[in-house]
Amino acid sequence: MKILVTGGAGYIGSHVVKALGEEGHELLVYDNLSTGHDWAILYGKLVKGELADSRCLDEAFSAFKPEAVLHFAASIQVEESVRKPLRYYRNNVSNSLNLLDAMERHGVRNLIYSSTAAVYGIPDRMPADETMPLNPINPYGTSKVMMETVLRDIASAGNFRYIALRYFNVAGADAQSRIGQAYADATHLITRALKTAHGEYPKLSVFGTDYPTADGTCIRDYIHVDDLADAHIRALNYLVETGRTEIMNCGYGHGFSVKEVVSVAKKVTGIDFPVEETDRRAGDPPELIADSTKLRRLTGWQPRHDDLEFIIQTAWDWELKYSSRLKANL
Ligand SMILES: NC(=O)c1ccc[n+]([C@@H]2O[C@H](COP(=O)([O-])OP(=O)(O)OC[C@H]3O[C@@H](n4cnc5c(N)ncnc54)[C@H](O)[C@@H]3O)[C@@H](O)[C@H]2O)c1
Ligand SMILES: O=c1ccn([C@@H]2O[C@H](COP(=O)(O)OP(=O)(O)O[C@H]3O[C@H](CO)[C@@H](O)[C@H](O)[C@H]3O)[C@@H](O)[C@H]2O)c(=O)[nH]1
Repeated sequence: MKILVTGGAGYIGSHVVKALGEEGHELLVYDNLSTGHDWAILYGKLVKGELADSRCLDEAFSAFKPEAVLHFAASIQVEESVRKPLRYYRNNVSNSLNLLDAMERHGVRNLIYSSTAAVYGIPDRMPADETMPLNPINPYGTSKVMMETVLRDIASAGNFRYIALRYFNVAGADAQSRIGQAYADATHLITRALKTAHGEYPKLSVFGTDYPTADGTCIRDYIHVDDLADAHIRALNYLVETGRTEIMNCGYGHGFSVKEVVSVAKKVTGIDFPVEETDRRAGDPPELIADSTKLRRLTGWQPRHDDLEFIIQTAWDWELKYSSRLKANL
C-alpha cells in the first residue's frame, strides 16, 4: 500500500516505518522534525512539513496519493501539557483537524490514529478495557479524547474508517540499535534512568512515593516499541480487510512501579546511579494497565518482547550507541 505517515521521524513512528518498510509498503513520512530526525527514517521518503500547513499537506497528498494515513505527529508530554495546554490543543487537535481535512479533500478514508492510555484518567478497574469511561486528568489526555470524538463522528457520517490504538507506556528500541528515543531533553522514565546511569543527569527523581500502590510509586504497563509496531501492521490489515472502525488498547496487561523500573535499570546497566524521591509530578495517574484482549482477538497480535529486562536492555544498547554518535559529531 501507499501509506502517508505523519510523525514518522519520531520515536514510535520510525519503528512503525521500519516495520511497514520491511513488509514492502511504499511510504511517505510527513514530519516537521520538531522532535524527530531524518536519519530515523529507514524506509520511504520524507517531506519536511508542518501539519498546520494545508498547502504543504495538499502537495504531499497530490504527489504521493496515499491509500491510508498513520497519524503519529503530536505533542506527547503529560506534565508539559498541564503547564502549556494551548500548545497541546493546537498541535494535537487543531493540527489533526487540518490533516483530516486534507484526507477528505484527497479522498483518503483509512486512518490509524495514535491514542493513549491517558484517555482513561484514573480508571476504577484495572486492567482498563476499551469500554471504560474516558475521564482524562491532563490536557494531553483530553486532546486525545477530543480527537477520538471527532473521528467517531466523521466515521459515523460515512466514507471514513479508522482504528484508534490506545498505547500504554512505549519503551525500548530497535534490536539492532539503528533507532530509539532521541530527544534533546529526556522526560520518559526509562530513558531518563538510563541517561542518569550514563552520567548525563546527576540523579533520577522518583516523582511521588505516596500513591495508593504497593510501594507508593506509579505503575505503568511498558510495551516494547517493536511489539507496538507489529500491532500497527495488524491493525492496518484489519482495517483494510474488514473496513471496520475500532478502538484497541496496546499493552501487555501487567505493570511495573517506578521503583521496580529503577531496580531493573540498575541491573541491566550494572550502575548504581543516584536516585532521589521527590513530590508527585502534575497530571500523573497512579496506575495504568492495559486489557488488550480486543487487539489480540481481532488482529491475532501476540507480544514477542514482554520482558522488562529485554526492553531496558534494548533501550540501553541504543542509548550507548546514540550518545557515542552524538559525541563523534561534536
Ligand atoms: N511515547 C509513548 O509512550 C506514547 C504513549 C501513548 C501515545 N503516544 C502517541 O504516539 C505518537 C508518537 O509519539 P512518540 O513517542 O513517537 O513522540 P515523538 O515526539 O518522538 O514523535 C512525534 C513526531 O511528530 C512530529 N511532529 C510533531 N508535531 C508536528 C507537526 N505539527 N507537524 C509535523 N510533524 C510534527 C515530530 O517531529 C516527531 O517526529 C503521539 O501521537 C503520542 O501522543 C505515545
Ligand atoms: O524522571 C522521571 C520520569 C518519570 N517518572 C514517573 O514514571 C512514570 C512514567 O512516566 P513517563 O515515562 O514520563 O510516562 P507517562 O507520563 O506515563 O506518559 C507516557 O505514557 C502515556 C501512556 O500511559 C502516553 O500517553 C504519554 O505520551 C507517554 O509520555 C510516571 O509515574 C512518572 O511520574 C519518574 O518518577 N521520574
